[in-house]
Parts: sequence; C-alpha cells; structure tokens
Amino acid sequence: MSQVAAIIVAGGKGIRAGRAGPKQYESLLGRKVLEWSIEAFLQHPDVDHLVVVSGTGQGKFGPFPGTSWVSGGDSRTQSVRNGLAALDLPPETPVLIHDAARPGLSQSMISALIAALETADAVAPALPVPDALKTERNGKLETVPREGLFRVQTPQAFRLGAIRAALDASNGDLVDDLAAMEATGAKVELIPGDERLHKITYPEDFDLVAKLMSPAAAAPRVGKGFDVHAFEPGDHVTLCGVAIPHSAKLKGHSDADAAWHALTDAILGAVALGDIGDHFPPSDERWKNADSAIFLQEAIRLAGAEGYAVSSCDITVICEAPKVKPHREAMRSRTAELMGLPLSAVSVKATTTEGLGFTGRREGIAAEAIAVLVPSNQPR
Ligand SMILES: Nc1ccn([C@@H]2O[C@H](COP(=O)(O)OP(=O)(O)OP(=O)(O)O)[C@@H](O)[C@H]2O)c(=O)n1
Ligand SMILES: C[C@](O)(CO)[C@H](O)COP(=O)(O)O
Repeated sequence: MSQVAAIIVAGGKGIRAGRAGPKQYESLLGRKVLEWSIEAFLQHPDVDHLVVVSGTGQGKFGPFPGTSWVSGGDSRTQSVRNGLAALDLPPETPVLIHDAARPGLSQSMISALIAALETADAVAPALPVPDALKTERNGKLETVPREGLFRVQTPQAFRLGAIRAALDASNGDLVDDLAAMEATGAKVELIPGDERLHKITYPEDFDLVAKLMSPAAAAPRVGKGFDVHAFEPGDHVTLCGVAIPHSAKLKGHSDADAAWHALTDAILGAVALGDIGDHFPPSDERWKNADSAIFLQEAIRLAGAEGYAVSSCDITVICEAPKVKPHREAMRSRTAELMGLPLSAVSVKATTTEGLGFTGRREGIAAEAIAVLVPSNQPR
C-alpha cells in the first residue's frame, strides 16, 4: 500500500512520569523516547508522511528530513486534531496515530496495522487483561469479569477522511481515537498487541520499557540438533519429508527422517524444551511409522507458545549414500513449505565422512541441524 501517513502525538506534559520535563524528551536506551517512534515510522517503506505533534520538540534533536512538526493541543485529542489538520492528502489515505510515550514500535506492527486496514475501517493493537479485575461499589469489592476486555495500544490506524469525520462528529476529549470510530458503527478491528508498546506513564515505566525493548529481550535463540538412524532392508529413505530411492531404508519407530528429527531437536533446544524423545517417546504406539512432519510442526507450535518463531535453519545430512544433492532442492522446498518459511531461509547440505566411521561404512545416516528463532512479534 503506497502513501501511508503517520502522526505521533508528543504534546503532553508527562506529569505522572514525574520527571523535570515531558517524558517524550527523556533518554531511553541511548535515544530520546520520541525519537524511537520517529525512527520506526521513517524506516518503514510504506510510510511516506510523518507529522510530529509537539510545539517544543523541533530542533531538540534530529533533524528528521521529511517530517512536519505542528503544535500540540491542550488535550491528547486536540493534539490528534492538530496532526490531522496538517495532512493534505486524499481522504482514503491510511493514517496511523501513535503516542510518543510508546517507544517500542516495531516494523512488523506498522505492517500488520496497514495490512489489517485493507478490510477494516479502524485497527488497533490490543492485549488481553492478565490480572483479576475488581471494582469498589458502596465500599464493597466486586469482581469484574475480564473476558472480552482488552488493553488497547497505539498506533491506531484509520483512513484519513473517516477519522477526521468521526472526530468532527464527536464532542470533547476521547480516551483514544478508536472511540471516535466506534460511535460511527464503523468496522473496528483489534490485532494482537505487543508488550513492548507499553506506555510510559509512571516513573517505573521507564525501566520497564527499557527492559522490554533492550536487545536482550529481542535476542534470537539458537538451537542445535543431531540424529542417527541405522539402515535396514528396504528400498528408500525419507529425508526432509522426501522419499529418496536407496538400497536400504532407515530403521526407526517413526519414519526415521533423521534430518527432520535433528531439526525438531534444534527448535526444541532453542527454547530449552528438552528433546524429541521427551515429546514423542518411542514407547508410544501413536508415533509408530509416524510422519516426522508431525514432530516438526509440534516443535514449531511449542516454540510459538514460548513466544518464538523459526527464522532460518541449516541442515547437514551425513552419509556416503544415497547421494543427497539431486534431492536437495526438493528437501529444502518441503521443509520451507512445512515451516512457512521462504526458501532462502532453509539450507540443506550433505557431506560424507570420507569412508570413516559408521556413516563411512554405510551403516546408517546422521544429520545435524541448527535453527535460529526470533521473538514471534519481531519481523522474521
Ligand atoms: N495535550 C496532550 C496530551 C498528551 N499528548 C500525548 O498523548 C500521548 C499519551 O498521553 P499521556 O501518556 O497521558 O501523556 P501526558 O499527557 O504527557 O501524561 P500526563 O497525563 O501524565 O501528563 C503522549 O505521547 C502525549 O505526549 C499530546 O500529544 N497532547
Ligand atoms: C491513547 C491511549 O494510549 C490508548 O491506550 C490511552 O488511552 C491514552 O491514555 P492517557 O490517559 O492519555 O495516557
């Protein structure tokens, strides 16, 4: 989608944050809080108009070429109105409205909001409520059901004409910009939020957000796997889900796909979830002759539950025969397809051991794999 605009509201005083000046000009991980969001929008290939709503910020740092600066209003909603007034673009232009106080904005979040706007009138990131909720009524505590409640973050995405009209039709200050659209009966969609978008509101939020955004929190994980299967009489081996004709087959409880078993172990290793034997014990009849795609997909699911997604993998098959090279591209394609990865992120290699050891004596096949996993909310 071309021509996307973004507005960062940075006109607040940051009273609750308890610093000498507005929180958006405080340092965080080596940059001003506001600078993080400016950089995020400027880096995104689809965003080509950026308005920063802050009367006092311009010239404090930067420069940020192509960025317009306008004055803030007395309330957040008024600051949003000022930002919208500065955009001279067609009414159908997508516009993302974002709090400067939420510096942990990722490229993937911007992309997800823009994509969701293709089929909705308004989109925002939101997280579930993890704690029990209580309210006090007449001096007595009561429990509030938390099902169907969300913590809504920014950026919030709209079409320029629609959000302008919705704000024009609404009175006073709103808790957020989505509220203006909800009142119009528009199609409002929530997409999964991001803990790193936590808003800096109170003094302790500076440390919390720094921890969430620090490279350590976003660090990739690496796992390594190794597997061996012996030959027994048969006419083909299965490697990376591909049947390769051979004068023997691999012996095993499942389909004995040593390459995918090594990869499964690499993924489980990256998230410290034990090994393939822990999850699929050979003593379990369910896995007899099982397709190893099941193991690989379950490892991916388990890693996802830990907040990680595989971003690339490298498999090495070790054997004298069969020759792997003629089947290598099919093995890569099958693996990439199963894992939902681009082909360029999947490597399959093969080597011999120069006649040495059990693979050299053609007694079986060994396979090694390395998998790189990144936090699932990061671009892969
Ligand atoms: N008149 C205002 C008030 C708020 N904001 C912006 O709206 C976002 C969310 O507001 P909030 O966290 O409440 O910021 P402050 O109003 O600065 O905080 P406080 O209420 O503690 O003073 C912030 O990026 C803030 O700079 C704004 O642009 N103009
Ligand atoms: C816009 C907002 O960040 C969405 O969660 C939030 O409503 C701002 O609230 P505040 O009281 O102005 O901080």
